[in-house]
Amino acid sequence: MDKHLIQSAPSSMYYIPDFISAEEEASIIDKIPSNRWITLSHRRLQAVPARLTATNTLLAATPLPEWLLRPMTDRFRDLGIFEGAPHGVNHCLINEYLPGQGIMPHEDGGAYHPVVATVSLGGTIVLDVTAKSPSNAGDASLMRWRILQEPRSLLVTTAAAYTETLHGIAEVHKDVDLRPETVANWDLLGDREAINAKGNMNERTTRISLTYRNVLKVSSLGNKLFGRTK
Ligand SMILES: O=C(O)CCC(=O)C(=O)O
Ligand SMILES: [Fe+2]
Repeated sequence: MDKHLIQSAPSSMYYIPDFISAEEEASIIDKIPSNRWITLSHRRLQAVPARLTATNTLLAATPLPEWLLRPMTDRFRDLGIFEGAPHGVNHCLINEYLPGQGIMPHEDGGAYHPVVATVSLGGTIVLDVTAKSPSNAGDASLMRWRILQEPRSLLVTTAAAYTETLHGIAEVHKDVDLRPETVANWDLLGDREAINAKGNMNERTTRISLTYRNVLKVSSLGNKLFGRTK
């Protein structure tokens, strides 16, 4: 994993371009159920296998479907990404963003083991990462990072990057001023030429993200019915 480390980002983010093939990408997009979207004001979302309860518990009646697991989880295992996660990958949020849509800065929080693996499908987007607490350096550039997420890429956020930063996506139609000095993972990108060719700009198209996680509190429905706790 070391060669995928984003050097200038907060210590523990990894970027891998072309993590899946174009065929795999198309096949996954094809299998996302069209009738399970939850429409929010600025994006739509599916929680698989289910949304968490008010106490951040996953009532895991069913495992993640094969089309979401393959080929991702074998590759996660090869890279050791969810090593140490008590339940392995047991949850995936699917987000869809149209041009002009985004997500407010937030942290994913304590419901999950502090590792998120994000596979991007469709369009390219900039993820804005900001430090939660001001650093004493007082230099804003040390507290904000822009991560360009290309289609078919994997972004892994762990450890301090997970616990000490917020992440969000601006509601814009174009991501501008994309260059080595402003994009933290510039050297790791799969296709810098595509950005250069458009004048250091990315025109948003529909992007879908698959964010794989390990929910820490799991209660199987069967156990609940029979009054056993886990
Ligand atoms: O779409 C993304 O890359 C980020 C999604 C996200 O932050 C979330 O679902 O918590
Ligand atoms: Fe998030």
